[in-house]
Amino acid sequence: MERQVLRLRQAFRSGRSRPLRFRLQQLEALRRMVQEREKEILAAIAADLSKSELNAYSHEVITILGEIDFMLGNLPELASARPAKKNLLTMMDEAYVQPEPLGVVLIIGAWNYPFVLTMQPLVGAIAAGNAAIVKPSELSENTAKILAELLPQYLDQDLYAIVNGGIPETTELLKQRFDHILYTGNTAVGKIVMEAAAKHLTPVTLELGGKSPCYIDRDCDLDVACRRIAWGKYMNCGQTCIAPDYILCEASLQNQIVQKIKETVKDFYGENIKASPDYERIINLRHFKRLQSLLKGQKIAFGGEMDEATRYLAPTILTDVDPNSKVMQEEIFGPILPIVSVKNVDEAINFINDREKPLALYVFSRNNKLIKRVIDETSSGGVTGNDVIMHFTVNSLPFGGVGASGMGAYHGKYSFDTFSHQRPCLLKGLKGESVNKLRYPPNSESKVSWAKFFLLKQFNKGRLGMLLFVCLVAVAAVIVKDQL
Ligand SMILES: NC(=O)c1ccc[n+]([C@@H]2O[C@H](COP(=O)([O-])OP(=O)(O)OC[C@H]3O[C@@H](n4cnc5c(N)ncnc54)[C@H](O)[C@@H]3O)[C@@H](O)[C@H]2O)c1
Ligand SMILES: CCCCCCCCCCCCCCCC=O
Repeated sequence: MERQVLRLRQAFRSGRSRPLRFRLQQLEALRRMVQEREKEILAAIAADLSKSELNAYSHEVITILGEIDFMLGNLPELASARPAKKNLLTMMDEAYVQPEPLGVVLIIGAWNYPFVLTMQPLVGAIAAGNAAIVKPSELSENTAKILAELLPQYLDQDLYAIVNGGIPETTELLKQRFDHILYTGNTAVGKIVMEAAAKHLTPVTLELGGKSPCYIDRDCDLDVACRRIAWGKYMNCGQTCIAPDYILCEASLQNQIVQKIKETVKDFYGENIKASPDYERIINLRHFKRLQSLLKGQKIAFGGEMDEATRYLAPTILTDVDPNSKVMQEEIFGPILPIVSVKNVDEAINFINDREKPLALYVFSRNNKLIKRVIDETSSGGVTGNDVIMHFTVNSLPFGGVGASGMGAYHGKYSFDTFSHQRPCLLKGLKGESVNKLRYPPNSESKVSWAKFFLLKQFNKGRLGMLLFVCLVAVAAVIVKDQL
């Protein structure tokens, strides 16, 4: 591992990853990889997640192509120096912020969207001019394998590397010094990553998870709300970081919600859900059994069917759920949708605020003021009003968590900024030394007064008069000079 990181650091030190032309060329090569090897990529994702290739495309590949296109179109602007506002003391100088690459970055991906969660950060790392190591999840082994096979064929092998493996390999990697780590995964491992990074003072972006609440107001189009919730909840068999984890609503709405979600599931997946190419499976037996245990003692209003051999778990709804039950104590990350009753929006807000800050928050209502109130009185990584998941698809919105659901953000320009150092630059000339006497010792009341004037724009009449006089003299001198 050490040798691998050293090799990338030497390649970064060569400066090869910094020129804009090089970065664009690497991003174009990555786009070519996605297009030319689409079938193999889709097959790998499909095998990992028991997913149709159509869903693999719309859930993952399309996002990466969109991200690359964004960077190809915006990188010249993102990477350019940004002029900065000056003060009176530096009025004659050049002040700007120069984005610069951090160095060698580490990207650790998760299994549930194995292509997006490794390639989307990589796009940002390349765009910002870094070298990068990508460590895909060992649970999505087919995607991990195809990435290790394809990336070296398209990208600069000295600057971008794939390291495959599980906990031992990742633990070894985390002993190395990186200039930024973007980790995607569960909160417990997020703490391990942060602890390892702290040893090198390495900044981290932690893309974690949590229980994303979905409040349904009584003033709402339940048909639309339930259709959208069902889509986001049961996509990828519920294994989505920002899936609506549970519903909060008044008890009187519960039965309608169950019925409408039931109808939607039939629309989406047909009578025989198990045979639907659009309904995925649970990633492994460990998660299957974990989800099975969440059903114990619960009132199953819909679904609940399961087949351990194929790790099939039907779209499931639980009603009258006790907030203290197991299913409400951990991120579900599966196709189980508990409904918890609250008396009103006040109680819903308190319910949300009594728990860890979630990665996403969803509110369904015809009353926009109510939606804004819930947003104003709660906190979450992100929000979608009257829908679910879709804020993830808008790359002008930073995607990330807050509190236990994560720190930092990426997507679009936010990926570029995450993998850049915003370097402040002030370039002065060697003339005008007389003004500098104001900051040189010995200090004095007068110098402090001038400093207040120049830096705090605190005018006193005497200073202002003197300044105006000096300006008038300068103007007069120019006029006289012109007349001669
Ligand atoms: N915020 C996001 O963008 C996002 C996206 C996807 C998933 N998630 C969250 O991730 C979680 C699901 O992912 P997961 O954790 O099951 O994925 P996972 O098991 O794939 O683990 C994630 C990564 O951490 C590594 N890892 C696991 N245990 C480790 C250890 N002890 N030491 C070092 N590295 C270790 C794995 O090798 C993998 O690369 C959920 O909480 C979900 O909400 C968040
Ligand atoms: C024609 C409309 C197509 C809309 C496609 C929407 C795709 C949503 C993809 C969601 C991916 C979510 C990944 C979240 C990462 C955490 O698990």
